[in-house]
Amino acid sequence: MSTRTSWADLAANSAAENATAGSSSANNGPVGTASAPPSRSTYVPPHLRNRPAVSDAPAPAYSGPVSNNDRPGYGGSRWSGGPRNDSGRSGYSGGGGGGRGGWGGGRSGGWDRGRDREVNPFADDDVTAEEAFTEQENSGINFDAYEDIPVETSGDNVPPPVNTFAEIDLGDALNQNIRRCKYVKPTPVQRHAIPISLGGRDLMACAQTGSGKTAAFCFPIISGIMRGESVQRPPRGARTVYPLALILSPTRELSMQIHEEARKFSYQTGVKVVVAYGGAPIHQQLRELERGVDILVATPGRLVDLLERARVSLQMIRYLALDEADRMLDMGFEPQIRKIVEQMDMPPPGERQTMLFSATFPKEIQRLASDFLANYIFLAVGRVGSSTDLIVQRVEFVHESDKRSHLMDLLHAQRANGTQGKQALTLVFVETKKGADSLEHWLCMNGFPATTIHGDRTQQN
Ligand SMILES: Nc1ncnc2c1ncn2[C@@H]1O[C@H](COP(=O)(O)OP(=O)(O)OP(=O)(O)O)[C@@H](O)[C@H]1O
Repeated sequence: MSTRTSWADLAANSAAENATAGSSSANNGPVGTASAPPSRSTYVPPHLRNRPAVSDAPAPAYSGPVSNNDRPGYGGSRWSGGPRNDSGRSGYSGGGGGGRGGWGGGRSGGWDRGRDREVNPFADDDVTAEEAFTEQENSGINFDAYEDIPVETSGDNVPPPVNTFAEIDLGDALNQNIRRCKYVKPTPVQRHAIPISLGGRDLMACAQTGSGKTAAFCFPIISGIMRGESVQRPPRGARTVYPLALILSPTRELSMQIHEEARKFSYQTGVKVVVAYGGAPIHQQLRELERGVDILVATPGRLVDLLERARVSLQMIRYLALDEADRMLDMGFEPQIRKIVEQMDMPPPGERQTMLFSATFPKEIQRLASDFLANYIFLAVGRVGSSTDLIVQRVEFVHESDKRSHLMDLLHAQRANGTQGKQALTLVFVETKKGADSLEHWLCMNGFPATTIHGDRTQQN
């Protein structure tokens, strides 16, 4: 069965074909329980977003029941709308600001591991939850453009999309964090994906980068963990941890970004998020894991390492999300991904809930979908595999020696045109660190303040 949104007729394109392809292989049996690019005029780069004029007032401390830290295993009762408080894992003693939970003196960064206290990830933000509703502009998302984005869904009994977050029962704590994030209304992928996942269905979603995928898979996971029955985690080894959700992503940067967002979404919910990625010492990550983990965000290579060391078990996984799956395959991660999902101790499709996100839907991803998902719903937001209509791409050939003067012409033209009084931002990719430093200096000298970001430093002028 295929349903179309009223304006999806615009999409007489590959999305429709792919949607059909997705549904044709969607018959693997029952499941268990549970783009629009930034607006040019409103875009604020991540490092400048939400800079404080005034610090966000601390959220009221959780006044629900006190944490129940008996472990191993969960000891709490079914979630009843407040933050979950059954910690139940080795070293984990947070719990929604109740009991020992609390504020970490305005530091950002999730849990203050040393004292097992949760620190406020919104500490650097400048707007209170109430003000957030008037601050749509800060989101960096052009919601007007969404009206033109084609959406396709296919599969059995597709839950209807929602138009507001209020229509979804995500729980008070998560709703509060959505307000703190200044999300006023859901993006198209969120409108469709969240009800599907909350309905306990597996999901294959094609959506472009920047479409709000992170919240689309994090909200149902966090909400599901908060509502979930207490789980008894088996005593495999004192140092083995048993996450309930796994989010796989291709790169260290994306994993860090997802972790950062997920920590905000799960603030004061008692749900703990830990990240593990390659290219960084493993010992620090092991220490973080030992303090307990509900949601593990990981790159495939590092996770295989952790599994082989028996420091992580996937036995208790209830939610699996794969972000940018096509990119993971392009990077050669298929063997690691298959090992993680199919050859370790993770519950099979149908016993866990799986969400597979990809910008494109080639044969390899279709195979992953039919191997990893059960009775899934296919969702395509935007034209699958295409670039967005809101970005004009132009290739210009210039002589090596003319590059800088050409760049200067472009910058002057941009300053002169179409910025409507707002500061226009330009991203310039440079081959080497030295070249980046030199270009930054040259741009500043020519009246264009620049910031250089590279491996050795991040500097703002
Ligand atoms: N409903 C919303 N309202 C306002 N802003 C939002 C909303 N959803 C997401 N955003 C913001 O939009 C930006 C892009 O979202 P996000 O990073 O989740 O996209 P993505 O599709 O996961 O992109 P990527 O592929 O880069 O991870 C982020 O800054 C996020 O905080």
